[in-house]
Amino acid sequence: MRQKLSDEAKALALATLPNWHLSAERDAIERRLVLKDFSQAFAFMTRVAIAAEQLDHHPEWFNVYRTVDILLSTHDVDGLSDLDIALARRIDAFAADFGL
Ligand SMILES: C[C@H](O)[C@H](O)[C@H]1CNC2=NC(N)=NC(=O)C2=N1
Repeated sequence: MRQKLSDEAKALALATLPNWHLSAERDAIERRLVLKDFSQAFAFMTRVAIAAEQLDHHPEWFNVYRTVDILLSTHDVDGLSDLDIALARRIDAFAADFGL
């Protein structure tokens, strides 16, 4: 069972994830990515999906054309855990590969 991040751990992690912000509604972090077109957006999502399977940790996301909105939270603890931070870092690395 994962542990919820403390407020201090959350602040420290977020300081190193400038593209992510806390959700206004939930104990979760969010990032919006705008890719070049739908094909790039779907290719990006495929890479995230493979990483999510490897981590056994999955995003909540919404895609319209070339925009991908991602929300990360750990359902098992109803809040943020280190797995969300790990997945956010993987997502940022993929985003960099796509020029974001
Ligand atoms: C059994 C399996 O490990 C769990 O259901 C995993 C799958 N992916 C998950 N993803 C997310 N975001 N939160 C979880 O608590 C979670 N739990």
